[in-house]
Amino acid sequence: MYAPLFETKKAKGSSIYKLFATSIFVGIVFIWIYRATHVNENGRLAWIGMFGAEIWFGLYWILTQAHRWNRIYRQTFKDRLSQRYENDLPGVDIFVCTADPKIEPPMMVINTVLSFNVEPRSPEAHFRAESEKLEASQGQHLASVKKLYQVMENKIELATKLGRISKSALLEHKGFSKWDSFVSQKDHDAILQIVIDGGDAEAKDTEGCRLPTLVYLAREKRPQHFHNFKAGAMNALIRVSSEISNGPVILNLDCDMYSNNSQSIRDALCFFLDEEKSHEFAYVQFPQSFHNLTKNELYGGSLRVVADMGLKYGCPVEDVITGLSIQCRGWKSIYFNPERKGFLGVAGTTLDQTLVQHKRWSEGDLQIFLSKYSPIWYGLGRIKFGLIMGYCAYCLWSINCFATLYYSTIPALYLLRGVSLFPQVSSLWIIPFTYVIIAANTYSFAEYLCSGGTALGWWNEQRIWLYKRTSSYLLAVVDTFFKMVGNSDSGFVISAKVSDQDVSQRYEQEKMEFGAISPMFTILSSLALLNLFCLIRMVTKVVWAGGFESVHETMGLQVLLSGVLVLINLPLYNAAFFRKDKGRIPSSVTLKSALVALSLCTIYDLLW
Ligand SMILES: O=c1ccn([C@@H]2O[C@H](COP(=O)(O)OP(=O)(O)O[C@H]3O[C@H](CO)[C@@H](O)[C@H](O)[C@H]3O)[C@@H](O)[C@H]2O)c(=O)[nH]1
Ligand SMILES: [Mn+2]
Repeated sequence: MYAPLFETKKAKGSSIYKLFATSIFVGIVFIWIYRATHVNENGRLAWIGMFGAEIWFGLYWILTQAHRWNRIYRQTFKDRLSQRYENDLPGVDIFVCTADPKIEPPMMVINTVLSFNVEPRSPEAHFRAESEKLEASQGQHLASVKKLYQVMENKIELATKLGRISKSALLEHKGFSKWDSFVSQKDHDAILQIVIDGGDAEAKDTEGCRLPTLVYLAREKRPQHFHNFKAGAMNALIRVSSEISNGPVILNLDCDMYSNNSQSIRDALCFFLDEEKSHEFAYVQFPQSFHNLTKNELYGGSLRVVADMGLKYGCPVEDVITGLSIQCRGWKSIYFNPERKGFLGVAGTTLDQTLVQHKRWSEGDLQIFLSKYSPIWYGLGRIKFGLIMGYCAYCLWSINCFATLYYSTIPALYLLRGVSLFPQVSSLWIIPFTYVIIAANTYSFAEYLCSGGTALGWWNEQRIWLYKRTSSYLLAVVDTFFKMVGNSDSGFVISAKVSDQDVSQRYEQEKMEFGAISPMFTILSSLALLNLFCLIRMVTKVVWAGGFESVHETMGLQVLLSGVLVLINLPLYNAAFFRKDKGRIPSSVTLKSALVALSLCTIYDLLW
């Protein structure tokens, strides 16, 4: 009898979820009806804008349902895999790309590349986990291995510092002498060195086990030829590996993503070797997970990893566009999220890094949407509608900036003018608004807690969600526009994987790191101050002139909205006005933002 190598289970409670989601949708439709039938003549334009923003939020919410509607879980049966295939498991070529030795320290890359017979495979992570044992007496063997590791570490650190390879390494591996041609990071010959040849009978470890082939490749780079970032690196690796090992399966890792579970490759093979279904699958992806998150995840969570074949150029999110085009050719993919995470990488440790990374992602995704590989015109008829919706939810990330910016400025400014943009508190129309707000947030809160987060982590996530939408996404749209009119190139700003000691310390303490002078911070601070000023002005007016009752009745939701925006921005005000450390918001940014916010307030106040 056929016993599958994996199984797919439907998540429990899916019909309850569908009912709940439908109720939210009904709420959204009521909000739309209210907007269409209750135009406030006193602020007609603002009203129409609110309607626009709510149409967008509603439609976007529908797109995101593609990720939640039919949830499934997968389980693999690795014992069956061993029983049937242990002696002829396919070879797997593992690609680890690295691009910049300063922000991607070679020692970290080596920890991703190395495998001892330990768990987790990364020696650095292993020693970290086993540090107690090391101190106890039974750690003798471990201690001697650690010593060997430190010798290697010293050699690598020295070579990194000197910027050249030691004489002994050059003698041992002639290929590295090509580094003599090195002019700069963007100008050098191809360098290929087979460091360990797995086919060589001598290539054994101390216990006599065969070692895998280990190859170092630096592809040729010339300033006049565009190198296509990671996609270019991957394609060079595919070409070279096809001549050396030609493994039928490829595992792609970023240089910081060490293996946290040595069984992950077997997990993936269960999908690729299943006798009945494997022919459909092109790739298996493990979610992007991190080992350096703090308890309350100040800068929010994570996304995806692609393990896969030929990559699409011309896009800083080569993973998304490649995955999409593979699926459009009829392949399926597997998303596999085992309990013990497969691979762990380094998450951004400053606000700037997080925002820049999301700018790259959202910009790349928008480019896909507008390109000939758009999930809409390329995907239609080729992949399922739900999948198209799922891709669109990502590809349209950046477009969220408009509605979010509108919602976080206009209602506050109209507070000043005393114009109400929401239903009165005693009217029935308040119901769909409060229902949608409460239901959607309660669900997102519960979802966050269920996936192992903390309550404060959820609150932080809402903040970072607001910040990404109003800064990263806005700049992504602006840059995409300039690209379309031919005014700039696609960039791939590599995420830094190391930081200064005091920056790391503030990260550990979950203190938001601003520090840099960045246009993104100016936008964020302007918005935060705008809401603060409007709210203060509103409160002083009420205290001075009275009329609390009527404000409560007509402006309830609007005050609440500004109030929440002020609350969520507390760490920003702290960083602008009170903190003294280097991670605070630079005074020039605070000053600029205060001027922007004040001018906007004054204009609106005077108009009234
Ligand atoms: O010109 C480049 C730029 C980057 N990389 C490598 O690409 C990987 C990912 O770069 P990183 O700066 O860490 O970006 P992340 O945003 O953390 O990466 C996510 O997003 C990328 C797409 O934007 C995907 O390529 C990655 O797989 C995915 O983990 C790293 O190993 C880099 O060394 C290159 O090889 N060449
Ligand atoms: Mn990364």
